[in-house]
Amino acid sequence: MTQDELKALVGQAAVQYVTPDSIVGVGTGSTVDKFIDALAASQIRLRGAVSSSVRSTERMKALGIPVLDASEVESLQVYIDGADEIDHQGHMVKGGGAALTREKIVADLAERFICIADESKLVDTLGRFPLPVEVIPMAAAQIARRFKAMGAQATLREGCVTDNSCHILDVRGLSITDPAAFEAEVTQWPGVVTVGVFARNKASVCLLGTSAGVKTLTF
Ligand SMILES: O=C(CO)[C@H](O)[C@H](O)COP(=O)(O)O
Repeated sequence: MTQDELKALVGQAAVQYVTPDSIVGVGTGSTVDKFIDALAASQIRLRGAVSSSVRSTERMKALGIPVLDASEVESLQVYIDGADEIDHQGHMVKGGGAALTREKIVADLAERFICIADESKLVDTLGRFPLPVEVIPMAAAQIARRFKAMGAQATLREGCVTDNSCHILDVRGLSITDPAAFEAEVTQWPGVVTVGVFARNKASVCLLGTSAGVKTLTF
């Protein structure tokens, strides 16, 4: 199966986690696009969806899925999103699509994070994928120096302005052996808006697309 077919498989599988008449949290990316398409095709009646990006909002609206603002919602049963990496404990690296801040905000509203990913995303240790960090533009150089002091290399993502009018640093050369401690440390650096390690908001379930079908990992 191609990677695209594996994404479609897990996008479809995630629909079973959506309860009729509920409000669902929806992430961002090519795997989530497959989920949105499958959700629209399922004809499940929803109170609405809370979206993590302009991209997902536009796709859902075009397919007739009502979109609610995060501030209108106190809690969500589930948040469904992809990942750039996921480890065997459910910690993730996210933000390849630059939507990490809103993704973490919506994930934080949810009781359960359902991660949908193809098998190439499963890793033993986070850090192979360049770690996205959303930053206030005037702090980018100082934050890059802090990563350099850790032995890593941060580069500004060319031409990328986030939905929050901020910039993204992509950080190479990390081996994140303690995701919770790493997230807590980097989050408090001045000028960091969001670090793309999701440890506090880690996955509860991962639907992993494999050539043998969908494998369900629970954490
Ligand atoms: O974090 C994300 C966007 O900010 C995505 O979930 C992540 O990049 C995976 O994307 P895709 O499903 O296209 O592989």
